[in-house]
Order: sequence, then structure tokens, then C-alpha cells
Amino acid sequence: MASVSCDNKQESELKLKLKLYSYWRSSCSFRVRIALNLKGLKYEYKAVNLAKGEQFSPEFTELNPIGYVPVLVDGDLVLSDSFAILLAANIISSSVQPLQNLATLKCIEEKISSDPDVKLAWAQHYTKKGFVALERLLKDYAGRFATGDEVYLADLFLAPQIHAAIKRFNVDMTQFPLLSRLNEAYNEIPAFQDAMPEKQPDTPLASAS
Ligand SMILES: N[C@@H](CCC(=O)N[C@@H](CS)C(=O)NCC(=O)O)C(=O)O
Repeated sequence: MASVSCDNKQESELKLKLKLYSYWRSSCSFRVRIALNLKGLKYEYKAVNLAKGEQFSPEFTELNPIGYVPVLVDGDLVLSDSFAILLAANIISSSVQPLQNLATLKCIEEKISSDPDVKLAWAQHYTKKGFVALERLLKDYAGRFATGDEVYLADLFLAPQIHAAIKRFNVDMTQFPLLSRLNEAYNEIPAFQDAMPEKQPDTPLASAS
């Protein structure tokens, strides 16, 4: 019995070794949640409420001085950028997500207009601009997934951005048939489903279970 409980203890310590600082709606965290799920890696979910500004708390900025999620902590190793965790899918990461990030939208609200429609139009504009480019770029490469018939890095970046476009920014996806088809494929995979914002422990959405 003693050795069993010791094994169990080791197992639970191992499970708790990985900690993901995440926010339910964060597309950058969503990328990493998919990757961890695909790898079958269990992690402790550490919720950082971006809407309440918890990313600027001293405890969090100790881990990531720029105040962004995700942060993955593996023992003594702290990885504070989804690129470092996953490598690249550049259009989403450089030309779409930063332009619809909470920090950008807040700046527009403070410096340009407090009308929520202005923020929404901005987010829609840059999302569509990126999606138009992606539809063209992926047309000769896509299979079931973005770059073939296997899930690869581009899919980890695309799925969260398409999800945000639909659920958060109300983008008309009929203009993007290829991305819509990819989104349907993502929605069938458990690793993607379990990483979705509405399934996270910190989601305020009623559908959370
Ligand atoms: N390059 C970073 C970007 C991280 C990032 O922009 N995170 C967003 C959530 S998706 C965030 O924490 N935003 C907080 C804010 O805007 O204050 C990465 O890929 O991890």
C-alpha cells in the first residue's frame, strides 16, 4: 500500500508540475491549450482575469513582465510567449491577433472613441484583412487541415482566431469558405474542443460545465 500511495503521490506531483496561466477567452492561451491536449499533457489551470487587469499584478508580472498570457511553467522553467511554446504561424501571430488584443482595443476606447462599435469595426477590419490573405495563401496547401491532412502548427493558431472572429467579433465567415471548412474540422477534434474558451474553468459563459 505504501508504495502505491507513493506512486500516486509521484503521479499527482507530476501532473501538477505543468502550470498554464491562461484566460478563458485568450486566443494565445487557446493555442497552447490545444497543444498540451494533443500531447496528452495534464496541467494545472491558473486563471488570470485579463478583464480585471490581473495580468498586471506583481505576482504575474514577475513571471511575464509584459503582462500577457499565456505563461507555461514547467518546474523552474518559465515560458512566457506562445511562440516559445509552439513556434510560428506568422500571419495570425503578427498581423491579426495583436491588432485585436485587449490592450489595443482598450487604447482605441481611451484615445479614439468609447463607442463599442468603433472597437468592433477595428477588430473586424484586421481580422478580415488577415483572413483574406490566409484564404489565398492556404488554397494550394490545405487538406483536411491548414497545411495538409495532419494537424500542424498553423492549425493551432488558426482555430483560436477563427473562434474569436465568430464568437467575439461577429465576423461574417461566409466570405471565408476555406477557413470555415477548417473550423468545422477543428470542432470535431477533442483536443480542440476541450481547449475552447467556453470549456475553461474561468469562463463566465453559462454553457460552462
Ligand atoms: N506574443 C504573445 C502575445 C500574448 C498576448 O497578446 N496575450 C493576450 C491574450 S491572447 C493578453 O494577455 N492580453 C492582455 C492585454 O491585452 O492586456 C504570445 O503569443 O504569447
